[in-house]
Amino acid sequence: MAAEAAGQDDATAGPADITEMAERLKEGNMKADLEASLPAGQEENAIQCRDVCRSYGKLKVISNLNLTVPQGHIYGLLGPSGCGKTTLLKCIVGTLKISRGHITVLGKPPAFPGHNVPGRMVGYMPQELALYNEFTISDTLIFFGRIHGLTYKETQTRMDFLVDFLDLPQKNSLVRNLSGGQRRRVSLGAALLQNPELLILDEPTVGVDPVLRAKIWQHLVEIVKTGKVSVIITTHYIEEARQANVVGLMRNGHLLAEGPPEVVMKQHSATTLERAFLQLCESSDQIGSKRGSSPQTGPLENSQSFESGRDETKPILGVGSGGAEEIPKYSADWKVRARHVWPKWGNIAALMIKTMVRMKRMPGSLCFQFLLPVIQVSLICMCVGGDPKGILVAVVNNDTSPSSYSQSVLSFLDNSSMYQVHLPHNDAFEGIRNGEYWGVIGFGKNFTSYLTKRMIQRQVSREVVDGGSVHVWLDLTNRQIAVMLQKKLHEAFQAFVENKLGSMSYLAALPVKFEEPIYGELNTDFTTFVTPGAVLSITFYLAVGLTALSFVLERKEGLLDRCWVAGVSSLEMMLAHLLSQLFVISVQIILLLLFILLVFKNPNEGSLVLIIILIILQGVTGISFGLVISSAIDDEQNANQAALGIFYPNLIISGIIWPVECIPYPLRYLSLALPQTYASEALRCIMYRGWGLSQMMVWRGFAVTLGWNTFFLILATVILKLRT
Ligand SMILES: Nc1ncnc2c1ncn2[C@@H]1O[C@H](COP(=O)(O)OP(=O)(O)OP(=O)(O)O)[C@@H](O)[C@H]1O
Repeated sequence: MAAEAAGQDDATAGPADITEMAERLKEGNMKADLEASLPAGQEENAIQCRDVCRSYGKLKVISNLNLTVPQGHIYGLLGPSGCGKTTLLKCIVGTLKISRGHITVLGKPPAFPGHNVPGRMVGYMPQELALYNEFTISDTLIFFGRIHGLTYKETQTRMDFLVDFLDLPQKNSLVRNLSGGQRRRVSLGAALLQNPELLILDEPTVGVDPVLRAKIWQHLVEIVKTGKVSVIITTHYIEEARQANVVGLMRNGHLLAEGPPEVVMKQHSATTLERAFLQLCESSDQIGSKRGSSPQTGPLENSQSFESGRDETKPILGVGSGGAEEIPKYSADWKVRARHVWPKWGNIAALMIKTMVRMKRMPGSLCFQFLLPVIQVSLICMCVGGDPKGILVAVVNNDTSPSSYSQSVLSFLDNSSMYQVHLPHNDAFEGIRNGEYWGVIGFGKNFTSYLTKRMIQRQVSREVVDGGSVHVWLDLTNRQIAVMLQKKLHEAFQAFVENKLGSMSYLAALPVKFEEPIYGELNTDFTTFVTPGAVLSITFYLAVGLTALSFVLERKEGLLDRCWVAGVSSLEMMLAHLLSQLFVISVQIILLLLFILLVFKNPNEGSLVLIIILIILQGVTGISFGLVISSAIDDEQNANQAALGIFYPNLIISGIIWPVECIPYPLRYLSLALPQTYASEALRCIMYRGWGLSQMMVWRGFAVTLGWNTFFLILATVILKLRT
């Protein structure tokens, strides 16, 4: 009864009265519990939060919060949904930065250089399941074992224990085939795997049956008994937290009370923790409404005193307090800092193996990834840049002379491209107006004789020149078809001149002569121009597609946070993604080149090594750009939009489908700065001119690509670091 009375009195006492309260609790045999909960010194506290504040934009989620998790204790963090528990845990593990205040975890601030937090000292189970669905239970534990630096044997021993203890299904069961509760247990297993000194568990018992819940709590109680392990755990089952050594009751971003569960209950004459918590909430609401502010926002907006004069941001029992303690200064020398940022190859290897295992589990998707560029480039080679086929052309031939030249000219026309329909004048023109024909080819009735006259007479009249010409009327609404018709007619006439006019042929030839080209072929087509740029842009965009969602999905599923807390740095994540995607794009590029060079017989005069390096570098640019999107954007839809949004503008102004020389200034300056403009030009120069790196147009393409790679990778690492 005395203890009860003491508790009631202390409902209005400030945290500074804690020692006095402990004295009074002695009579109720509570002192041992409370003393065990008191912070005897900084090094004896596993976690210490002082005046911690954290906001999401304008929403203040944690306000001047003080919390202490003593070493070797279980701390039950309780509170209604949305009160800021998960946010606080994220601040403690260092995945969220605090706006104000001070946190130490196992003696130092989280993410302090050389301190193993994040790292193997902490076992973190986020609220999300944070598991790879394509993994088996065994893959999952082996992956986290690798990151924590456990040997294979150590991982196997722990795995056997955890499978048995957590009542998990067969080790080779796929995570995606497990029930919600089973997945949660696997997630808990991953947090317990390396026997960490500090366990941070965000609702580990949700969806777990009561028997197993009791078993989990029993395990936690046992491991803290050694005094070396501390636990902070959130739960919605308030009553199960009675097994904790200390509970913190949180509401609206600050602690209403902190102390041993029995003390909290006694203080409120409650028989259950839930009842005590309700009473605390009610009194907090009453005070809030007396002050004329809403219970939700009041405590956060006004961190001044309750009616009793107590600072409401301090817990009622107040195991820890803010103001009086001196905050130590932490510093690390540059060598430790340098070692801290230097990537660990073990982590990179673990992440790469993870990606490979996931790929292996999705063979269909992997094959599709390998074949997609080949399919795309094949479609381009087959469908873009070739000559139109089966174009209908009306022919009006009034040249009736025997062995007429008009028939000869027509016989040289390419029949696969043009289909000739012989018609009278009026029908032909009606047909072209109705859209039935793309052109009308007309010969006058004296075509043969006038053409002969043009060749043999020194001076001929305009009428003879006109009558000895082939007349063509075109539908120019489709430029490509019109250009093809013009080209085919010129070729047919040239062939006619060379083959039918014998020694007089030079007289009828056009006075413009195209000699053997210096580079390329006389009959080069548009496909030849478009292929190098298309190869680069396909490689770039597939790489963007492969990576743009990688961090977005992993962040959403809590995997990014979990890996980060396990000690993986942003740089290591970035490098691991880059290296594993490099494998995919290397296979894609090999298949792509095989098809272009061997199947579609695209000309190549240059070094295959340079071609491969340039395409791989473009792939790396795509991966790096994808990583920027992935680091900066939180949801799939926006990430997809960002990736798709730049697709067309980049394709159009990079000079891939139409020469960059057609782009007006000042847009051309932008075009030249883009990753693919100079690179496409460099690839064309290598393939069609056989140039090497000594030529400016070639090395410039490599330099710009490398510049973009570096920029994107640094940007992605910085964004990821700022956001974790
Ligand atoms: N990324 C975010 N951006 C903006 N607001 C957020 C974000 N994450 C959480 N919040 C808001 O912060 C508040 C606290 O959220 P938090 O997840 O910390 O609560 P919680 O106590 O863990 O809730 P629960 O018990 O339901 O998990 C909520 O109002 C939530 O809407």
